[in-house]
Amino acid sequence: MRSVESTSTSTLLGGATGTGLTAEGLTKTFGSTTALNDMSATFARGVVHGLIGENGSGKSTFVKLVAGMHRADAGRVVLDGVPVADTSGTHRSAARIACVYQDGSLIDELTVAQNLDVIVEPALRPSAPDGSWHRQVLDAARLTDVEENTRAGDLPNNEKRLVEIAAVLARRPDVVLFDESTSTLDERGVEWVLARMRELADGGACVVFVTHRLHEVLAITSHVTVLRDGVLVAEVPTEGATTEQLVRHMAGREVAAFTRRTGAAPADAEVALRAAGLRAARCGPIDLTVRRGEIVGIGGAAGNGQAELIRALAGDGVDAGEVIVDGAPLRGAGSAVDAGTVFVSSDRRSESLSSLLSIRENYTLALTATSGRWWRWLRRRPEVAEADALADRYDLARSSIEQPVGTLSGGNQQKVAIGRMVARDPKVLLIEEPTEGVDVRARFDIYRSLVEVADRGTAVVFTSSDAGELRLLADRVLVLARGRQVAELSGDEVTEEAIVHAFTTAKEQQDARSAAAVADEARELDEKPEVVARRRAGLRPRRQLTFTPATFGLLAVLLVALAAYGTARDARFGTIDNLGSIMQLSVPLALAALAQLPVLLVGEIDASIGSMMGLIVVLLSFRPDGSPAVLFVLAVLAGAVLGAVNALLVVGLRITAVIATIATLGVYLGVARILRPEPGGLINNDLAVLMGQGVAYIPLMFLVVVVLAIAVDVYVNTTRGGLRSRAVGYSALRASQLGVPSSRLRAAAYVLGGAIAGLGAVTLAAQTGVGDPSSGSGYTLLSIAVPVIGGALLAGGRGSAIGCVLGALFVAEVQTFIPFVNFPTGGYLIAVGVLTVLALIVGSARLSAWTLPIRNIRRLGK
Ligand SMILES: Nc1ncnc2c1ncn2[C@@H]1O[C@H](COP(=O)(O)OP(=O)(O)OP(=O)(O)O)[C@@H](O)[C@H]1O
Repeated sequence: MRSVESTSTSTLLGGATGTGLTAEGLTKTFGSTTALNDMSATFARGVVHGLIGENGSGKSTFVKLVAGMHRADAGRVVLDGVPVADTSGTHRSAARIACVYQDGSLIDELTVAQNLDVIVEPALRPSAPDGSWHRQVLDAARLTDVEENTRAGDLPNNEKRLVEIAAVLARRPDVVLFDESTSTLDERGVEWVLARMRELADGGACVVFVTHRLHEVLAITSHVTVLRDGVLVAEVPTEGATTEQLVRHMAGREVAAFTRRTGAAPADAEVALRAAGLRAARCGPIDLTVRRGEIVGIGGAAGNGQAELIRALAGDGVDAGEVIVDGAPLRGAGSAVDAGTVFVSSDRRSESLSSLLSIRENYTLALTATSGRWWRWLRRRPEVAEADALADRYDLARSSIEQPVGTLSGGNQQKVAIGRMVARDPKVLLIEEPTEGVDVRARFDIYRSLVEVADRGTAVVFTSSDAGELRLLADRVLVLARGRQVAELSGDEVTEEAIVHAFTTAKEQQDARSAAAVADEARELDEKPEVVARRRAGLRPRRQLTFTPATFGLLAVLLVALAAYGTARDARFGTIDNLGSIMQLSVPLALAALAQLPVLLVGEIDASIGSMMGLIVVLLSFRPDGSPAVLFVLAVLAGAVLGAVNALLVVGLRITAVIATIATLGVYLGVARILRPEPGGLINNDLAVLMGQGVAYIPLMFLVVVVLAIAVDVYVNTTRGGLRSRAVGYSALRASQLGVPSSRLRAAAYVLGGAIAGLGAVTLAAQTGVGDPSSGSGYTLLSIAVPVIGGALLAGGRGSAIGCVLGALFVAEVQTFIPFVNFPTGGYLIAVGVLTVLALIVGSARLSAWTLPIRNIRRLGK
């Protein structure tokens, strides 16, 4: 079997020549912030370059300019003398420019294999005799325990990062930028990534390594480029350089080192936090006692239950045992906040901060969350002063205190996340990876503030993959291996060697024990040891569908139950003729829903589908003659043009989808009313005749719709294009980072939706018979409700065309049922509303993810 590593190396060795990557006068501003100022530098081939600088100095901006995620205000990026086109994904793919971004790019909702499918172009995939190239890529990154069908979001952070790096390497990149790629990894992971960097460089690639871990810079790079406030301030050869020199270049002055605190909390201090027999996924049972003023670190090889343990201490995901804060047992994450516990997650983008709120609002939210009444006015002046003081305390690189937190650099976001919680003086402070992505100076500031808060009596517990950090900061260190505590070190015992030794020896012993157990089980069951090992790791293959089968089941039951009930009430309801007319009625509805589906899949909503259909019906009423085929083509083309208008507004002009399409809803309706102020004109009768045709009582158009729906579902679930569209729906930003042309796919969804709406308009026109401008009005709500009833998620990424057809059938059935039982006709709209809500509840298999923003606020307090 050919290994991925050897493939990439040999190709590079054969191919790459040239001067490398050059930045020529690159400048990028964001409002009043100059993130990068006239940067000119060359990153030659064949060596690893370090790019360092304090938080907010412009490193990620440079990476994003090279990757095409930002457009430069001035200057250009040149590769081997050839300019790299601004924001052109294709050009970058062709030049094999790849990035591993600071905050990760994998789409959590997709499986590992699906993420690999999105990232690695078919032509670059390693050829595996049994077709298991995913396995090959994972094994090359020593990720033998990671199952291809696991949701990426279910992987521990370090494994997620390694999967991403393995995928990027599998693309055999010629230029690779690693932005803080080792910050979530333990020694073993770091060692693997650094070795790959060296291999890539040896093969002639251009490798740029952006990091705050200066010892890694000194270990792997041959040249270091230093940025300060967006300006290139130094380019130095690594040989002979020291950490102190690099820090001086970065800060522009001497930086006082942090020294470990000596007087730890007295042994008789009050107990603030106690865990007894605590179990959570992948960890436990753990017993732990932390006293007031104590700083306890949790270490071990990454992904050994540290993240689960710290969350369990915050009352999240506890399977068994109890956590007691100040003598009172916790009941869930909400009660932890009430008890004075605060938790800072390492996932700052979606968990620890409110990205759209300003720096000031993020601070105020944390500081006032547990005090005062909700009707109290915010007192602006003290609020600003407090926020300014906190920002200064951590030397936050910002344009103003009103800057949205999401636009701060990664490390500065971390400073806000920790600073605001430290300022609350909590009883217990739980922090996951406190200095991930933070520069040396800020790292020391964060250490000092944690020591200060501990000195004031807070019990601090933190996880860290960095043994050096555990040594510097913790009074006591618990080392975990496979979720169990394997060592407890305190005082002078806390050294990097002791920590690493504790988890490596424990792991070796456990590996030996579990390898023997796996071999025994495999022998007994006659299975491959790898299969047994993965099963024992609790990793079960899970197939990702674009719909929830439960929704289909519910719809099928409702369809049959209503048919049975209707027939029992009135035998005419169950006649073949009536069932045929229900199918007939469902056709325009199903097409309206199918028109919405592509837009929903990419995570947006088109509110104009109904009025688009109404306008096309009116247009058709001006052509009462001619061949139906021509009318079909014209309607589809008209729909595509109207869809393109929506695409222009939403994608081209970046207007929020709902707002843009509500505007076009009005415009399309207005144009239809101008063309036909009153219903009038005749629809070509041949269309009605065509609609009336059927095969064995099933209307012909209904069959066409079913075939179309099957084709759409097959496309969405089995092709790369379908997968890429769903990736955009889950996160357009991450999809772009993976190299997916998000904007193009979003635009295509609107155009395709318009074309399908055109088709729906023809069937609607055939049913109405006249050019009625309001004929499409009823479809505005239904075009959104029916896909949801059929299992689509408004959040994007999921939905089924067959579900749309089933949903439309059910809505048409309800609509037909109402007159049979003499209910008011509006009753069916109420039924549709109730069903939509029901479908949303059933369909949201990951309901917990939806409540995440609410849980974040709860973490801060009620
Ligand atoms: N989209 C944006 N909108 C506004 N300001 C931005 C945006 N992106 C970056 N900035 C600002 O540009 C500056 C440089 O940010 P950048 O992310 O490049 O820094 P960095 O050196 O990568 O920092 P870190 O080490 O913390 O990741 C920062 O002041 C940041 O606030």
